[in-house]
Amino acid sequence: MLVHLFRVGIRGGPVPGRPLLPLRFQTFSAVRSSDGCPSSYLLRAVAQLRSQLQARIPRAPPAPGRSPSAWCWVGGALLGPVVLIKCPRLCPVALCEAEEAPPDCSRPWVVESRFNWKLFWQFLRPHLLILGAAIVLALGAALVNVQIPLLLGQLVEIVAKYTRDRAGSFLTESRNLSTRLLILYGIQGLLTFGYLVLLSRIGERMAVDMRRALFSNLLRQDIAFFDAKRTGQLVSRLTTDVQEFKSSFKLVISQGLRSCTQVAGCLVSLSMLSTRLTLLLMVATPALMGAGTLMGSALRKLSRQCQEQVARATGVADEALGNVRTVRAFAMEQWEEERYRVELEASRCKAEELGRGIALFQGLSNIAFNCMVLGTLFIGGSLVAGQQLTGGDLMSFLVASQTVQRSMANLSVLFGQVVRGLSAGTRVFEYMTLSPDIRLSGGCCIPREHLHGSVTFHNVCFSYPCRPGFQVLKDFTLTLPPGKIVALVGQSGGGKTTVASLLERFYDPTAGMVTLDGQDLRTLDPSWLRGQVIGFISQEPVLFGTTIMENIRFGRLGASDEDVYAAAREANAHEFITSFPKGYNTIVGERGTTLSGGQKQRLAIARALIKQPTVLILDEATSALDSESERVVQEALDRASAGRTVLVIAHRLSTVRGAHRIVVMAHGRVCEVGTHEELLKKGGLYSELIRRQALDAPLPETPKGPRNRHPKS
Ligand SMILES: Nc1ncnc2c1ncn2[C@@H]1O[C@H](COP(=O)(O)OP(=O)(O)OP(=O)(O)O)[C@@H](O)[C@H]1O
Repeated sequence: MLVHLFRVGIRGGPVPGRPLLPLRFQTFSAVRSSDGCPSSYLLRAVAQLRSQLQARIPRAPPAPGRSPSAWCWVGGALLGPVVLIKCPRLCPVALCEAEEAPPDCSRPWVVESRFNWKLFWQFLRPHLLILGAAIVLALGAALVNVQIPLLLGQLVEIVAKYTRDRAGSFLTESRNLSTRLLILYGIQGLLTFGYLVLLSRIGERMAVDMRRALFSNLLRQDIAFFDAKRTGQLVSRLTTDVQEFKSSFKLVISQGLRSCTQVAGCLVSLSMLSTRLTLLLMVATPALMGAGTLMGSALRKLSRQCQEQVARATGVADEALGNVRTVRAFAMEQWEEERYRVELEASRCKAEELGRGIALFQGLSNIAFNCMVLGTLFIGGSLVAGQQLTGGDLMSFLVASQTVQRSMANLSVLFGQVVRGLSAGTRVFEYMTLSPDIRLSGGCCIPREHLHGSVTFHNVCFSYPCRPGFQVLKDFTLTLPPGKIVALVGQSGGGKTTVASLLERFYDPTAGMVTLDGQDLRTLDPSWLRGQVIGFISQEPVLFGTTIMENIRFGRLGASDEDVYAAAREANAHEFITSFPKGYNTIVGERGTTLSGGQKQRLAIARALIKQPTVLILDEATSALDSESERVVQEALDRASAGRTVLVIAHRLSTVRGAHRIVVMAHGRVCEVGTHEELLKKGGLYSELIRRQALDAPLPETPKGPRNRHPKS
C-alpha cells in the first residue's frame, strides 16, 4: 500500500569540474511493508527512497572526508524527527551513499569514508557504566516530566472546584498535591543535574582520548600523507571535528532520550485524557513542524553563510597581523584596514539578515503555538461544556501537548545534529585507522662500533606518491664513501632534495634501493636511522617557540646541559647565546622569529650535532644567509663535517669546490662525477654551470674547502 509521498528539493553533490545542479523538486514514494512494523517499514521506506533517488540523480562522489552529502540531507529532511523517534539506526542508511564512493588511487591513505562504529565502541566502552547511569537518570527525568501535567491538571481541578463551590479549605485540599508536585520538580531537577554531569564527564573524557589517539596517529603518518594534506585541515579534525562529535554525542543521549520518552509518555497520557483532542494534535503538530523545518533549513543556510563571512573577515585580519612586517614595509596599513572593513561590513549585513530571519521565525512560531493553545482551549472547552472532559483534564492536556510539541521540535533539530556528528566522527576516525607504509620504528640497528656511514643509492627510481606519473629519479646511482664529503649540484628541480629525502627514509624508492653500510634502509629501524645516524640541516631551519636549550636538546632528549653547550660551541652558537640576558633560557619566539637567519641556522646545526650523527645532510644550509653569516655558519659546518659522511646540496658552486666528490645531477640522473678540477677539465655540465654563475656574479677567491681542513683528507 502506498502510504507516503515525499516531495524534496535535491541538489547534486559537489563534483570536481561540474557545477552544482540547480535545486529541483521531485516526488518519491515508499510502500508499507507487509509486517506492518513501523520501524522496519521506515527502514524499507528509506532504502526504497534511496534507490529511487539514485536512479534519478547523477552520481556525485562525495569530497573525501565529507562523507554525508546530499543523500543524508535528503534522508534528514524527509524523515528527520520521525526516523529518530522510531529507529535511530536509520541514520547510517541515510549516510550509506558515501560508502560507495570509488577510492582515489592517487591518495592511497583515504581509506575510510564511513562512520567507524567499531572504533567508536572502543572509545565508549570504558565509560559504559557511567553512560548506563546517565541514561537511567535521563529516562527518569523524562518520566517525571510526563507525570507533572497530570498533577497540574488535578490541581486545576481543585481550583475549579473551589471557585465553583467555595466549600472546604483550598489549602488543605491542594497541600498534598502541591507537595507532590514540589517533590517531583525537585527530583526532576536532581535527575537532570545528574545525567548532565555524567554525560559531560563521558563526553570530555572521550574527546581527550580521541584527540590523543588522532594526534598520535597523525604524527606517525608518512611524509607523503602530509604532502597531500593541509595542516589546517588536520588541525581542524583535532579541534572542530572532535568538538562537534562530542556535542552531538551528548545532545543525542540527553535531548534525544529525553524527548523520545516525553513524546511517547505524553502521547499515552494525552490519548487517555481525550482521544479526539489527541487526534487533532497529531494532525496539526507535524504540519507546523514541517513548515518550521523548512524555515529552519533556510535559516541554517543563512547561518552557514554568516559563519563563512566571519571566517573570511578573520582570514583577512589573520593574514595582515601574521605578515605585519610585510604590511609595514609596504605601508599598506590603510589598505588592510579597508579590506577588513569591507569584509566586516559584509558579515554585519549577513548577521542582520540572519537576525531578521530568526525574529520572523520566532514570531511565527509564537503565533503558531499560541493558535494551537487557543484551538485546544476552544475545542477542549466545547468538550468541557458538553461534559466530555473536565477542566483539570483540559489543563493537563494543554501542558502535556506543549511538552510533546517542544520535544518534537527538539528532535527535528537533533537530527541535523546527528548527521553533523556522524560526519565529524567519520572525519576523526578516518585518520585514526590509517597506517603508514613506513613505520616509525621497527627493524634492525647497526651497532655503533660497526657503523661506518657508507651510503649507496643502487639504481634508484622514484616518483612522489602524490604525483605518481612523474619520475623524479631515474636509475639513480650514487655512493657516499664513509667520512667523505659529496656535493650534489645541478639544475633547480633536478631532484637533489629528493635524494636527501630518500636517505632520511621519508619515502621509499619505487625501484632500486638505498643502503647504509650495505644494509637496505628498509630493513633498518627508521627511528634509529633518523634519531641517531642522520643529521639534517636545511635551508630554512624550523625552531620551536621554546628556549634555546630545549631547541638544541630536541636533537637528543637525554642530552645533558654540558652536551648542549658542547654542541652549541661546535656550531659557533655558544657566543651569541651567552650574550643574551637569559642565555640558554632565552625563548626564541614562534618558529624562532626573535633570532637572525644565521643564528637560527647555527642552532639548527647544534641541534643536528648533539646526536653525533654519522651521516650529515646539508641541504642548501647557507644559501639564505648574507656573506658574514654565511662565513660563520660555513665555519661551523666545516667543523661539523669533519670525520662524517656528508651530503652537501648546493646551488652556489663556490661553496662545494673543496668537496671530495662533486656529483652533477640532471633530470633525475647522475651525469657527471669528479672533483672540482676534474669536472672543470672535462668541460661538461659542471663547467657550464660554473660559467653561468660566474656571469651572474664574480666568483670569490677559492675558499679553503672542507676537504682541505678535513682531518681525514
Ligand atoms: N613533496 C613533493 N611532492 C611532489 N613532487 C615533489 C615534491 N617535492 C619535490 N617534488 C618535485 O620533484 C622534483 C625534484 O624536486 P627537488 O626538490 O628534489 O629538486 P631540487 O633539485 O632539490 O630543486 P632545488 O634546487 O630547486 O631545490 C621537482 O619537479 C618537484 O616539483
